[in-house]
Amino acid sequence: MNLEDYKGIYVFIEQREGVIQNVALELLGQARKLADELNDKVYAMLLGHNIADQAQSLIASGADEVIVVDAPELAEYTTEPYTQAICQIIEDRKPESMLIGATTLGRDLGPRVSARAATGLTADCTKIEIGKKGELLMTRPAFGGNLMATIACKNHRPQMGTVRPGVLFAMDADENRTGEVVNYEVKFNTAKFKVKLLETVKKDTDLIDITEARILVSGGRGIGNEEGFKAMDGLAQTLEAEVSASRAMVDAGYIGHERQVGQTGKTVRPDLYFAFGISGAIQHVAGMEESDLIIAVNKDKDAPIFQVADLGIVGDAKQIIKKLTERLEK
Ligand SMILES: Cc1cc2nc3c(=O)[nH]c(=O)nc-3n(C[C@H](O)[C@H](O)[C@H](O)COP(=O)(O)OP(=O)(O)OC[C@H]3O[C@@H](n4cnc5c(N)ncnc54)[C@H](O)[C@@H]3O)c2cc1C
Repeated sequence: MNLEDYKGIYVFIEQREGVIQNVALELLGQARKLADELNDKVYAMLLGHNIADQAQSLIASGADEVIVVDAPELAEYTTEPYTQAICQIIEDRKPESMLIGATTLGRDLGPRVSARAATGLTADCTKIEIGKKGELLMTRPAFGGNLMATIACKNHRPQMGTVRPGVLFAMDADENRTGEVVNYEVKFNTAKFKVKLLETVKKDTDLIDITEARILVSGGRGIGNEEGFKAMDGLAQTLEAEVSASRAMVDAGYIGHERQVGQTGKTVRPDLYFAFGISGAIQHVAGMEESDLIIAVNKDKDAPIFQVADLGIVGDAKQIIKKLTERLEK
């Protein structure tokens, strides 16, 4: 492998039912910054069926070139067709780096592509930077979040990473940006398609994505019990917000893991984050400190959550939730 032959930062654009997912725009935003640092280009790989009309929006969000692979085989995500398409792009175009969202889909696709392309993959990154030699430095929590490991892919290309949704920033779309849209044809080896998608069933939990919520009402051990969560639900409904929680409440079985905020949960960045009865452990704060406005309620005035809060209220969370809901309803 001659590393000099490999150029460009390629971003896998995840779309579901034709809707481009936020994580793809976050990856594009970061790829743009890295490419500017390296004096290189950003390539968006848009795979699907009847999705070409989305290409221009990707240029506005940072891509220099959009590689559109439009094929009926790609209408719904299954591993093999998507892997074949990306591996052909790798073989043909020789990307230096490739970023994929660490979503359910990306966590399936990334490893398969990297194995087939005989390169490495750093999974579930929380930070992507450029090293002294222009190499990609990919940082991810290791050993259950007790250690941050920075990993480089020295001898193989592309340097691949899956990145957690919500940790990088999309750039403000600039409609004046110009770029190229290229239609790319893939020759599928259908003999290798071993899985046929018969039906897609949506689970309720799939509909909840706390990373997309503009307002989050989050509860911790200080909320106490189910009654506390019911009160939080009421406040959330008044505010048209989503409910989320600390790991303590997830572990206690009050709420599902899909609503956990923090290092081993989701990284969120809402406009407004309420932390009710959450102490502010480092593993929790890591998942919410980038929120625009943080309002924390805790009965302990020395609770660490107040160090990241914009507004801190020392008091009983349950009483404050009740009063706040009543006042907002009025
Ligand atoms: C490897 C690892 C990964 C982890 N990942 C995560 C993660 O992703 N997310 C996460 O959240 N945690 C995570 N944790 C756990 C984390 O360290 C904390 O244990 C957890 O966040 C504590 O949850 P809590 O704040 O709800 O509870 P506590 O720390 O018990 O805090 C409860 C708070 O409520 C306050 N309180 C009590 N009663 C009231 C009341 N009536 N009104 C107002 N305030 C009240 C108390 O003063 C206290 O500050 C992880 C830990 C490890 C080791």
